[in-house]
Amino acid sequence: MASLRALSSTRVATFFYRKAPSSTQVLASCSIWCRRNLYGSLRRHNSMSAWVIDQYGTNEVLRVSDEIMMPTINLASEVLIKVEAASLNPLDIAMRGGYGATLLKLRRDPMSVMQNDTEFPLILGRDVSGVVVECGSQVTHFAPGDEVWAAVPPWKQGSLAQYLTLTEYEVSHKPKSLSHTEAASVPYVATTALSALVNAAGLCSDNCSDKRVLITGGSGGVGTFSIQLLKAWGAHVTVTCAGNAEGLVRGLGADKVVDYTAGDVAAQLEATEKYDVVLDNVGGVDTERWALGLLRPWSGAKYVTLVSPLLHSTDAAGLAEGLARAGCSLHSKALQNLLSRGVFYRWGFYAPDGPALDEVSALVDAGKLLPVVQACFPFSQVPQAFQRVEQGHARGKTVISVGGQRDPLSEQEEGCPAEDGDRHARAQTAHS
Ligand SMILES: NC(=O)C1=CN([C@@H]2O[C@H](COP(=O)(O)OP(=O)(O)OC[C@H]3O[C@@H](n4cnc5c(N)ncnc54)[C@H](OP(=O)(O)O)[C@@H]3O)[C@@H](O)[C@H]2O)C=CC1
Repeated sequence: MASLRALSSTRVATFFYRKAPSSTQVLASCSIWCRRNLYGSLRRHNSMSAWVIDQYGTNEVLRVSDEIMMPTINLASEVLIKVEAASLNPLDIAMRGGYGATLLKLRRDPMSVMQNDTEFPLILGRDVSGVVVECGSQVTHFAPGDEVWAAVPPWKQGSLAQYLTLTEYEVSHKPKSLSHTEAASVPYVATTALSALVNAAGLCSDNCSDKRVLITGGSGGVGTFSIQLLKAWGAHVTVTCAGNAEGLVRGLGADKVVDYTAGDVAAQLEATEKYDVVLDNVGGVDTERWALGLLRPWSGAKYVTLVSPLLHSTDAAGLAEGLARAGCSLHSKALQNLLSRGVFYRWGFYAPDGPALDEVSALVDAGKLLPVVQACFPFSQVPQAFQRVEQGHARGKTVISVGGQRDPLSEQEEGCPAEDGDRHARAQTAHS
């Protein structure tokens, strides 16, 4: 009864926002009513399918279950999303092994952690493309039936499940031109790239036309997105990647490509003009050293690395000491680089940002950004998808079709889209 009451109050709220309905809206309302009522019957069962882990470890800890508690809307600003597709990031592999557990525990929903005194069963998966099925009373931008995409914060239950809840701020309307499986390849890398390029490096669509940007590790998820975004903003983009990824990154718009497997990458880059921004997706002491040396000195140039020691540090040394160590390391490097050559040293992090995804959505629908899907797995093969990502050598993203499984709400099965060859071909054609 409690859940039916919750459904009714949301339905009333949604109804009063509507004006005189058109025939399309009437049809949409019918569809929403069906979803709601079918959803109500599902909620009575109170459980859903999800891939979970009950302890940290290797791929063996992944387990699929039909008995995972359905998420519910606990805040007025939350939306409940039916997941159609998810994707994997290197972070999922790391989190499966316990990476970040110390710091992430702090930000997890205190209610759910207190109930079990543990983060388990933990659902991984940081990207979602799906359909809104229920909205909290203060949600204004979304309604049941809306197709949405989002990057799921690592401190929340993930998208390798039939349903999840997010706040309205974290969610955005999915680009109309993409299927769910294509859309699921974008949000986490997009919000990470935007956070790094905009917040840490100070770039935006209005100030890039005279900027030279170097992207290390340009063939992966963040790299393939960043190349396209920076080209859409008018920057000159140089990319480091393996020789066999050159066609891909050039197809996405890279102006210059350096093959790091063909000799000393720093020596190859030293012959080029200096850079205003380096986005480092590779990390490591060596890369950091030569990349900083390629920045235009005394010009406010910025080095932003996505590979920071913060979470490793708190995992290894505990919260207080780990944060202190990481903070000291960041401040000493930042100071040293500022004083010795006038360049800024920064760490970039993913940040939840639905409004930023709205802008990405517009660029996608304008044909300026393409999803780069390397492989697509059905929901039943999540462990194989983890293996695929764990092997490395990503060329874009590995996606999981969640809606393709049998679901009480839908008899439809969505197939996986084209595999790497086709997707790369599409990316290259569109940008050539
Ligand atoms: N701080 C944060 O909040 C976030 C951090 N990250 C981190 O950023 C990094 C990039 O993420 P993502 O793009 O998703 O990772 P991917 O695994 O998708 O891509 C990494 C790419 O780098 C290439 N690569 C590996 N070594 C080198 C090298 N020495 N020089 C040039 N290219 C290389 C790989 O291909 P190949 O090996 O074939 O060359 C692969 O294409 C990861 O370390 C990730 O953990 C990502 C998101 C958020």
